[in-house]
Amino acid sequence: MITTRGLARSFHANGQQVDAVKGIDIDVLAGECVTLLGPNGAGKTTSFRMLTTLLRPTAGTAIVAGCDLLADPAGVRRHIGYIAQGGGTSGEHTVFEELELQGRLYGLSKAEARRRCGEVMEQLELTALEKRLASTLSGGQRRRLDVALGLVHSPPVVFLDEPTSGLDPQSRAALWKRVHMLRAELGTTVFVTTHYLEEADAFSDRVLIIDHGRIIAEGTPEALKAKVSGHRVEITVPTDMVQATAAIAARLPDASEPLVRGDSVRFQVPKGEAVIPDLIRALDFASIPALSIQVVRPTLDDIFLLLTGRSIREDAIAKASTPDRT
Ligand SMILES: Nc1ncnc2c1ncn2[C@@H]1O[C@H](COP(=O)(O)OP(=O)(O)OP(=O)(O)O)[C@@H](O)[C@H]1O
Repeated sequence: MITTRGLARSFHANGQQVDAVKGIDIDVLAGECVTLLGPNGAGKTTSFRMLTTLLRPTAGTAIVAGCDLLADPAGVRRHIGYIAQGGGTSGEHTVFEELELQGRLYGLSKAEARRRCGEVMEQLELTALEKRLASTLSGGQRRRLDVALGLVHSPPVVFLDEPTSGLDPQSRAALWKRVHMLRAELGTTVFVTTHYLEEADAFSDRVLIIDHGRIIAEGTPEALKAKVSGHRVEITVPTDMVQATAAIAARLPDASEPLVRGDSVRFQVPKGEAVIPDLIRALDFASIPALSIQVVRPTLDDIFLLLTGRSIREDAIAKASTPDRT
C-alpha cells in the first residue's frame, strides 16, 4: 500500500544543508498498522509530508495507494487521509460543518458528505458534539475531530502524525482503540508516527525505527525487543548511597557496567530474578536501604539505546507538552 525506495529530502537553512531524510526504503502492506518511531528531529514529519504530497522529495520514488507520488500526486491525495501534527481545523465552524466541508473538498456529493459525517461522528463519538464550534472542544475531542476529518472520504490509507501528542494516557488509549476499531471494520491501512514507546509497542503490527533520517531497525515489537537479551535491573536508593550501590552491582555475575542517574542505578543481566537474592543480601550487608528494586523486560527504548547509545524516552520527555484530557 506504501512503497518507497531511496526517498530523501534535504533543506537549506542559513546557508547550511540539512539532510532530514536520507534515502529510506519503506513497505507498508494493505491493512497493516505501522509506526514510524524516532526521537525529535529524526525525520518522521518530513517523511510524512513527502508521502502525503505536501513536500517534494529531493530524491527517490514512492507508490502510495497504487499512485506514483511524483507522477500522480493528485491521485495520491484522493486516496489518503492525513492527520497532521496540531490538526487541520480553523475552529470557526461546528464539528458537523468542518466534516461536511472536508467531505465536499474530497468530491463527495452533499448527500454523501452528510451520510459520511453521520458515520464518522458515530465512530469517533462526536455525535453529541456536532453543533459545537470546533474551537471550543477539549484537546482529546479536537484530536478525535482531526481523525474524523482524515477519514470522512473513506480513504484506504491514513497517515497520523503524532495523533496522541499532548493527550493524557487515558485519552491516548481511547483514541488508539477507536483507530483500531475503524481499521478492523474498514481494513484501512494506518501509518502513524509517535515518540511514545509504549504506544508503538502496544498498538502496531510493525515498527520502523528512524534516527537521523535513516531507518535503523524494523520488525514486530516482539521481534525488535528480542534483539535485546536479558533484563534491566533498576535500584533506587538514597542519593548519597548510589556510588556504593553501583559498586555492589558491578560485582554481580554477568552484570553490565552500572549506569548511575540521580538516585537510581541501572544495569543489564542475563536473568534478573537470578541476581536479586545476591543483590538484596549485598545491600543489606552494606546497610543500604533499597527504596525500590525493579526487574524490567526489554522495551523498544532498549533497542534504540543498543543501536544508537541514546534514549528516545529522554528526548520525548524533553518535548512532552502539558497533557490535555478528553
Ligand atoms: N523547513 C525546514 N527547513 C530546515 N530544516 C528543516 C525543515 N523541516 C525540517 N527540518 C529539519 O529536518 C530534520 C527532521 O525534522 P522532522 O520535523 O522531520 O523531524 P521529526 O522526527 O518529525 O521530529 P519531531 O518529533 O520533533 O516532530 C530536523 O533536523 C529539522 O530541524
